[in-house]
Amino acid sequence: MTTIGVLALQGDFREHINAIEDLGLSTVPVRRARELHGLDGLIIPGGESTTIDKLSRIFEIAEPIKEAIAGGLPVYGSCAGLIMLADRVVDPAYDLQGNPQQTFGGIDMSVRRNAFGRQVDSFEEDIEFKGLDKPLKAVFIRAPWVESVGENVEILASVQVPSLDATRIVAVRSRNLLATSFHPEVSGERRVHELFIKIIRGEA
Ligand SMILES: NC(=O)CC[C@H](N)C(=O)O
Repeated sequence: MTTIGVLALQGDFREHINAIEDLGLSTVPVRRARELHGLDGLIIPGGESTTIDKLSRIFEIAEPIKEAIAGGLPVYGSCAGLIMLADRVVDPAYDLQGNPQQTFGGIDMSVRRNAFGRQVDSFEEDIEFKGLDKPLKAVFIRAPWVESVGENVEILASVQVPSLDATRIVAVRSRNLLATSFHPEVSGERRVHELFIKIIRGEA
Protein backbone atom coordinates (compact mmCIF):
# COMPACT_ATOMS: atom_id res chain seq x y z
CA MET A 1 0.00 0.00 0.00
CA THR A 2 1.19 3.48 -0.83
CA THR A 3 1.56 5.71 2.23
CA ILE A 4 2.23 9.41 1.98
CA GLY A 5 3.55 11.42 4.91
CA VAL A 6 2.50 15.04 5.38
CA LEU A 7 4.87 17.24 7.34
CA ALA A 8 2.59 18.45 10.14
CA LEU A 9 4.68 21.01 12.03
CA GLN A 10 2.74 24.06 10.78
CA GLY A 11 0.55 25.13 7.89
CA ASP A 12 -2.28 23.56 5.95
CA PHE A 13 -1.27 19.92 6.40
CA ARG A 14 -4.89 18.88 7.08
CA GLU A 15 -5.96 19.97 3.59
CA HIS A 16 -3.19 17.83 2.07
CA ILE A 17 -4.22 14.88 4.24
CA ASN A 18 -7.81 15.30 2.98
CA ALA A 19 -6.64 15.53 -0.64
CA ILE A 20 -4.62 12.31 -0.41
CA GLU A 21 -7.35 10.47 1.50
CA ASP A 22 -9.89 11.62 -1.14
CA LEU A 23 -7.71 9.81 -3.66
CA GLY A 24 -7.91 6.64 -1.58
CA LEU A 25 -4.38 6.51 -0.16
CA SER A 26 -3.34 6.47 3.46
CA THR A 27 -1.48 9.34 5.07
CA VAL A 28 0.67 9.82 8.13
CA PRO A 29 1.22 13.19 9.82
CA VAL A 30 4.98 13.56 10.23
CA ARG A 31 6.59 15.49 13.07
CA ARG A 32 9.47 13.24 14.09
CA ALA A 33 12.29 11.69 12.10
CA ARG A 34 11.18 8.13 12.91
CA GLU A 35 7.84 8.86 11.18
CA LEU A 36 9.69 9.17 7.86
CA HIS A 37 10.46 5.45 7.85
CA GLY A 38 8.51 3.41 5.36
CA LEU A 39 6.96 6.37 3.56
CA ASP A 40 6.53 6.27 -0.21
CA GLY A 41 6.32 10.05 -0.47
CA LEU A 42 6.23 13.21 1.63
CA ILE A 43 4.25 16.44 1.28
CA ILE A 44 5.47 19.75 2.67
CA PRO A 45 2.39 21.96 3.09
CA GLY A 46 1.78 25.65 2.65
CA GLY A 47 2.16 27.86 5.68
CA GLU A 48 5.13 29.95 6.66
CA SER A 49 8.51 28.76 5.45
CA THR A 50 10.44 30.51 8.24
CA THR A 51 8.34 28.70 10.86
CA ILE A 52 8.55 25.33 9.09
CA ASP A 53 12.31 25.87 8.88
CA LYS A 54 12.65 26.69 12.60
CA LEU A 55 10.35 23.94 13.84
CA SER A 56 11.94 21.31 11.61
CA ARG A 57 15.32 22.10 13.14
CA ILE A 58 13.91 22.14 16.70
CA PHE A 59 12.19 18.79 16.06
CA GLU A 60 15.46 17.49 14.57
CA ILE A 61 13.75 16.41 11.38
CA ALA A 62 15.42 18.88 8.97
CA GLU A 63 18.55 16.77 8.41
CA PRO A 64 16.60 13.48 8.07
CA ILE A 65 14.36 15.14 5.45
CA LYS A 66 17.42 16.38 3.53
CA GLU A 67 18.84 12.84 3.64
CA ALA A 68 15.53 11.38 2.45
CA ILE A 69 15.45 13.85 -0.46
CA ALA A 70 19.04 12.98 -1.36
CA GLY A 71 18.07 9.30 -1.16
CA GLY A 72 15.32 9.81 -3.74
CA LEU A 73 12.15 10.05 -1.64
CA PRO A 74 9.44 11.70 -3.77
CA VAL A 75 8.44 15.02 -2.18
CA TYR A 76 5.75 17.54 -3.15
CA GLY A 77 5.80 21.05 -1.69
CA SER A 78 3.06 23.67 -2.06
CA CYS A 79 3.77 27.37 -1.47
CA ALA A 80 5.90 27.45 1.71
CA GLY A 81 6.68 23.84 0.78
CA LEU A 82 8.01 25.02 -2.59
CA ILE A 83 10.29 27.44 -0.73
CA MET A 84 11.50 24.59 1.52
CA LEU A 85 12.44 22.53 -1.57
CA ALA A 86 14.41 25.37 -3.20
CA ASP A 87 18.20 25.29 -3.21
CA ARG A 88 18.18 29.11 -3.03
CA VAL A 89 15.91 31.83 -1.55
CA VAL A 90 16.76 35.20 -3.10
CA ASP A 91 15.18 37.28 -0.32
CA PRO A 92 15.38 35.15 2.82
CA ALA A 93 14.03 36.27 6.19
CA TYR A 94 16.64 36.68 8.92
CA ASP A 95 16.29 35.65 12.56
CA LEU A 96 17.24 37.90 15.49
CA GLN A 97 20.82 36.60 15.33
CA GLY A 98 21.04 37.64 11.70
CA ASN A 99 20.94 34.11 10.25
CA PRO A 100 19.00 33.62 7.02
CA GLN A 101 16.18 31.11 6.87
CA GLN A 102 17.23 27.68 5.69
CA THR A 103 15.57 25.25 3.32
CA PHE A 104 15.73 21.49 2.84
CA GLY A 105 16.69 22.13 -0.78
CA GLY A 106 16.71 19.53 -3.53
CA ILE A 107 15.43 21.52 -6.50
CA ASP A 108 18.03 23.58 -8.35
CA MET A 109 16.02 26.80 -8.36
CA SER A 110 15.97 30.29 -6.85
CA VAL A 111 12.69 31.44 -5.32
CA ARG A 112 11.35 34.80 -4.22
CA ARG A 113 9.01 34.84 -1.23
CA ASN A 114 5.78 36.88 -1.13
CA ALA A 115 6.64 37.71 -4.69
CA PHE A 116 3.28 38.78 -6.07
CA GLY A 117 3.22 41.98 -4.01
CA ARG A 118 0.78 43.49 -1.62
CA GLN A 119 -2.27 44.36 -3.67
CA VAL A 120 -2.39 40.87 -5.03
CA ASP A 121 -1.20 39.03 -1.94
CA SER A 122 -3.83 36.42 -2.65
CA PHE A 123 -5.65 35.57 -5.87
CA GLU A 124 -7.13 32.71 -7.83
CA GLU A 125 -6.44 31.95 -11.45
CA ASP A 126 -7.16 29.17 -13.92
CA ILE A 127 -3.74 28.20 -15.25
CA GLU A 128 -2.36 25.89 -17.91
CA PHE A 129 -0.38 23.05 -16.36
CA LYS A 130 1.89 20.83 -18.47
CA GLY A 131 0.34 17.43 -19.09
CA LEU A 132 -3.21 18.45 -18.12
CA ASP A 133 -5.78 18.98 -20.85
CA LYS A 134 -7.94 21.42 -18.88
CA PRO A 135 -6.77 24.47 -16.90
CA LEU A 136 -6.20 24.06 -13.22
CA LYS A 137 -7.72 26.28 -10.54
CA ALA A 138 -4.73 27.72 -8.69
CA VAL A 139 -5.06 29.58 -5.38
CA PHE A 140 -2.13 31.86 -4.56
CA ILE A 141 -1.80 33.02 -0.94
CA ARG A 142 1.16 35.33 -0.31
CA ALA A 143 2.81 33.09 -2.81
CA PRO A 144 6.42 32.81 -3.89
CA TRP A 145 7.48 32.52 -7.50
CA VAL A 146 10.45 30.78 -9.04
CA GLU A 147 12.97 33.29 -10.40
CA SER A 148 15.24 30.84 -12.17
CA VAL A 149 15.78 27.12 -12.56
CA GLY A 150 18.76 24.92 -13.32
CA GLU A 151 19.05 22.68 -16.36
CA ASN A 152 17.41 19.63 -14.88
CA VAL A 153 14.29 21.36 -13.67
CA GLU A 154 11.15 21.02 -15.76
CA ILE A 155 8.77 24.00 -15.80
CA LEU A 156 5.15 22.83 -15.43
CA ALA A 157 3.30 26.13 -15.14
CA SER A 158 3.83 29.88 -15.36
CA VAL A 159 1.52 32.85 -14.84
CA GLN A 160 1.39 36.26 -16.42
CA VAL A 161 2.31 39.05 -13.98
CA PRO A 162 0.63 42.20 -15.33
CA SER A 163 2.78 44.65 -13.35
CA LEU A 164 5.91 43.16 -14.92
CA ASP A 165 4.40 42.45 -18.31
CA ALA A 166 6.15 39.09 -18.03
CA THR A 167 5.50 35.57 -16.86
CA ARG A 168 6.81 33.89 -13.74
CA ILE A 169 7.24 30.18 -13.02
CA VAL A 170 4.82 28.73 -10.47
CA ALA A 171 5.19 24.93 -10.80
CA VAL A 172 8.25 22.76 -11.38
CA ARG A 173 9.44 19.19 -11.27
CA SER A 174 12.94 17.90 -10.74
CA ARG A 175 13.23 14.09 -10.77
CA ASN A 176 11.01 12.95 -7.86
CA LEU A 177 10.48 16.43 -6.52
CA LEU A 178 7.36 18.44 -7.39
CA ALA A 179 6.61 21.99 -6.24
CA THR A 180 3.85 24.54 -6.82
CA SER A 181 3.71 28.11 -5.55
CA PHE A 182 -0.08 27.78 -5.35
CA HIS A 183 -2.34 25.60 -3.19
CA PRO A 184 -4.28 22.92 -5.10
CA GLU A 185 -5.20 21.40 -1.73
CA VAL A 186 -7.56 24.23 -0.78
CA SER A 187 -9.67 24.38 -3.95
CA GLY A 188 -10.79 20.77 -4.26
CA GLU A 189 -8.36 20.42 -7.17
CA ARG A 190 -6.86 16.95 -7.05
CA ARG A 191 -4.85 16.67 -10.26
CA VAL A 192 -1.56 17.86 -8.79
CA HIS A 193 -1.85 15.26 -6.01
CA GLU A 194 -2.71 12.68 -8.69
CA LEU A 195 0.46 13.65 -10.56
CA PHE A 196 2.45 13.29 -7.33
CA ILE A 197 1.02 9.80 -6.79
CA LYS A 198 2.01 8.89 -10.38
CA ILE A 199 5.54 10.16 -9.71
CA ILE A 200 5.68 7.97 -6.57
CA ARG A 201 4.54 4.95 -8.59
CA GLY A 202 6.96 5.63 -11.42
CA GLU A 203 4.08 6.27 -13.82
CA ALA A 204 4.95 9.87 -14.64
N1 LIG B 1 0.68 30.32 1.54
C1 LIG B 1 1.96 30.15 1.84
O1 LIG B 1 2.44 29.03 2.06
C2 LIG B 1 2.74 31.42 1.99
C3 LIG B 1 4.23 31.23 2.04
C4 LIG B 1 4.85 32.29 2.90
N2 LIG B 1 4.71 33.60 2.33
C5 LIG B 1 6.30 31.93 3.17
O2 LIG B 1 7.20 32.66 2.95
O3 LIG B 1 6.52 30.85 3.65
